[in-house]
Amino acid sequence: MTDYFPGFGNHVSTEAVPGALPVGRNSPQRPAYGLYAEQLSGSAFTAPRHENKRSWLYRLRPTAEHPPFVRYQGAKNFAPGTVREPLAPNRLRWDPLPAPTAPTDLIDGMTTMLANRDPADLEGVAVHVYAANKDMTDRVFVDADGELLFIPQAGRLALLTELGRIDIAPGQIALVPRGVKFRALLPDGSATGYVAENHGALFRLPDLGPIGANGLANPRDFETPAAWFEDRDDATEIVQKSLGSLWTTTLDHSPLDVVAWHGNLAPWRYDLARFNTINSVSFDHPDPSIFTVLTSPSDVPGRANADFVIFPPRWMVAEDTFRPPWFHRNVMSEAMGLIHGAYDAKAEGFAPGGLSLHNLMAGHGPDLASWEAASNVELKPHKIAGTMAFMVETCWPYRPTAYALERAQPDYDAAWKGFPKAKLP
Ligand SMILES: O=C(O)Cc1cc(O)ccc1O
Ligand SMILES: [Fe+2]
Repeated sequence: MTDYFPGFGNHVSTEAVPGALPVGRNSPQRPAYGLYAEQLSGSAFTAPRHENKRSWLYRLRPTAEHPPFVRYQGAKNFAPGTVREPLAPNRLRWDPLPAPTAPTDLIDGMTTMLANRDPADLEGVAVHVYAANKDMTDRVFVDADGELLFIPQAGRLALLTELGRIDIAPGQIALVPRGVKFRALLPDGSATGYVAENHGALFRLPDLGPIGANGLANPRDFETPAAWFEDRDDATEIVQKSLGSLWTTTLDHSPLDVVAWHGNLAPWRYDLARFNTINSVSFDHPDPSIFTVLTSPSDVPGRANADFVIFPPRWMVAEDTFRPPWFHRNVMSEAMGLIHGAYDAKAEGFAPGGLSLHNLMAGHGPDLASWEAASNVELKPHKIAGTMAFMVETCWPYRPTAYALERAQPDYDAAWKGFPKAKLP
């Protein structure tokens, strides 16, 4: 049996039980085996064809059959809303979160650090970090507010979704579409990582322009799981994020009961090692857009609601060039994380599992030590190896949560202290 189908955004047909998938129609009068047909939309019905995303699910019971939701009382750090007081235009950075001491699954292990807009705007992005040490066994999570991009930092994740099972390890990413239920297992017993929650236009591959038909993240390297389901008539809690807050209800069965599905709205995984990195072979450090894996466009052409950008291993060969990221002020806002290794613009203080925020117009770039080293190094071909940093860049300035603001490193500004003054002739 196929475990995964290759390709980005393909139309997939898959059934875990032979004969479960209707042939030639979506909603037969009586689907096979008494299954329930259900359409899940990722775009408006009338979206242009190339942006139209939906899947048809054939399940043991309809999603519609559920008791009312009430407020979920756990996961106090997950989606608490951001600080509304005036936000100082300071650069912010965080150490990795402490490991949980009590048994904590992925839902309760989520901490929202940064967010912008309101999920109800259908625009914006939130950056969460997670630290968990317990499988989700008798409950599932579903996000009505957006798609979830998982970026593991330590420990594997098994995402058992309505549309199939996805296994990822650090260095791989996975996307769970808006509205798709899942539970997460931790094959290594614990896991930490990042989640970018995209409230806006669906993540897609960026246009390649003059790069041509191939390069960056190639469509064939994305993998969508085959249908998989569990037939469990045990109490199963659903925790749902909706309009910015968490809600709960309990079913008498697992909703991961989709026996067959077809369509082009589905979870996927991608190995960042497959990214075809393109860099300067002459001079100057290119704009980081050259490292875009996925983009969620806004309504303004070229101005992303969210870009997922990576800083992967690569050769640096540029001549007469300051090779690390330059000093800059950006009208876009930059949240950065580090999966492993060291980031070439920060000699100290940016640890794997950590996070930084350089909001719009914040002056930033290499710290003093990185600047000194790169200004004086002999410019031989040099391989940046053993590292993977990433950025969630957005046109909407981020606001931190109170939890994040209280825990920001107190001395981040010192990273840019002590630059010698230029000497004019
Ligand atoms: O600020 C950062 O470290 C991210 C970044 C990297 C880069 O190579 C160029 C610009 C940029 O914002
Ligand atoms: Fe930057």
